[in-house]
Order: sequence, then structure tokens, then C-alpha cells
Amino acid sequence: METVSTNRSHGGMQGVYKHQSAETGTEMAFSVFVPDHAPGAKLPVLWYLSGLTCTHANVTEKGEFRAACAQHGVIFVAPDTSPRGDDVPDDEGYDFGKGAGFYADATQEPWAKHFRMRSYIETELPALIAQQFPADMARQGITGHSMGGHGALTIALRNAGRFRSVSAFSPIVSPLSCPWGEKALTGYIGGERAAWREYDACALIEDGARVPDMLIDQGTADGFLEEQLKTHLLSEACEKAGQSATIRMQEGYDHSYYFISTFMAGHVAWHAERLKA
Ligand SMILES: N[C@@H](CCC(=O)N[C@@H](CSC=O)C(=O)NCC(=O)O)C(=O)O
Repeated sequence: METVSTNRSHGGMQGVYKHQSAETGTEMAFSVFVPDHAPGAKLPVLWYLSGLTCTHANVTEKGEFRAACAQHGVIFVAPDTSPRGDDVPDDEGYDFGKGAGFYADATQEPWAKHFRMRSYIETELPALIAQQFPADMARQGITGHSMGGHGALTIALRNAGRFRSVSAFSPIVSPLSCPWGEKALTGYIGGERAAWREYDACALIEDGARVPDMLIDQGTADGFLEEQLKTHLLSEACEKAGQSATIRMQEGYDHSYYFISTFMAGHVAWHAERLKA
């Protein structure tokens, strides 16, 4: 692992790092905020998965998480959203290819070689974080935005017991039921829709997966709400399955980091309460 930059901020250290990923076969960048802590102490970890077109930098620069993470003693990890580099195939749309890995392991060509974001986020990067940072991997939470909210929900639902807390900002709740999801999963996984269910939070809940609780914030003025995000499908799936969830429709907020940063401190506090219990 190589350090790209470190900056002292809010009583902690914000770092950006890169490493050679065995999963994606590319160099991958990520950011980590580590609050000040006693020598030898291990801190809980909050993962933040970003949305379409993002790198680690969007939330690192605009997410306003550091004061809350320092206050609650929580490490904040922000990975990239796809493999990068000249050898990596891409699509002309912003919603597929680079910047749009959908937290899936692709099985279709030409994507299968590099687009292994599920294994990267579920397995490879956690091992690196555990090795390189003062992280207590028995106390992990996960959150994310939009495509990253989809990633947070599906990764937590598939890995029962790994995350003590899961939340999301304006998540894609059902890739099976929206154009972004249909394009990405057809391209990465192929046309057999039954295989998509493990990448769909509503389908996972329908199929019996559970998390202890979830917190969702969704803006009512979000231009993607009706066609892509469809928050009501998650409300219905949770209600039908008896999955505990707090789903808050936030009046007048859009899809941007102005929305995310407004509610970020509240999400960090919500995770911290569960990670410290
Ligand atoms: N047409 C836009 C669409 C991209 C966009 O809105 N991306 C969101 C995430 S959408 C779901 O995953 C985002 O977080 N953008 C980065 C930001 O800093 O706001 C475009 O191409 O910009």
C-alpha cells in the first residue's frame, strides 16, 4: 500500500492511499479517516460506498463526515466505485463501466477480468484495512449513496452478522426494477434475471436475508426518485418481511452531496451507537 496524501483534520488524519488489487488487476485508490486514539486502541469502522461517476474523492471532499467520526471515534473508509486504467473497458454512458461497478463481480465479457467490485469490497479491501489501520473488524458498519446505497444494503444483507449497522442515502433499492440496474446487471451478469437477485436489496429481503436494522434517508426533490430509486419498493419489502427499517423522506432535498452532508453526522452517530454497544 502506498500513501498518496495525509492531512490533519478535525482531530484525526485523513489519508488517501493506493494499492495493487489482485481482484481487479488494477491499481485502486481509497481514502481512510482515522480519529485520534489511545496507543494500541482499535476503532470501529464505517464503510461508505459511493455512487455513479464517483471516486473516493467525492465523499472525502464533500461528505462532511470527519467531525462526527472524530467525536464518536469511528474510522471512515471510502473506496473507489470501479477499476480504472487504460486496460479497463468502458462504456460511453456515465452509468456503466468506469465509475459504475455496481459492487458486482462481472461474469460477462469484456467486463469479467477487472470488474470484481463485490469481491474487492467484501474480501480484499477489508483484509488490507485490518492489516494497515487500527481497525476493529468485529465492529463494522456500512453506508453509501445511490449506487453505493445499493452496495451497502446488498453487501450487508448477503453477509449476515458482519455489519452491526447499515444505512443509506438515496439508495437504488431494486436494480431489477430500474433502468440503471437493468443496464448494469445485464452487462455485468448477463440476461438471466434470477441471477440478479443477490444484487437486489428488495429481492434479498424477499428471499429471507435480514439485517438487524436499517436507516434510509431519501430526498423528496431527488430527480432520480421516481424512475431509478423507487424507495417505496424497499418500504414494501421490509414491511412484508418484517424487516426493521427507518425510512425517512426528507422534504425538498435532492440527490446531491448538499443532501448527503446534511444528514451525514446523524448517520455517523446512528452507526456509532450500534458499533459501540
Ligand atoms: N448525469 C449525472 C449523473 C451522475 C450522478 O448524479 N452521480 C451521483 C450518484 S448517482 C447514483 O449512483 C453522484 O454522487 N455524483 C457525484 C457528485 O459529486 O455529486 C452526471 O454525470 O454528473
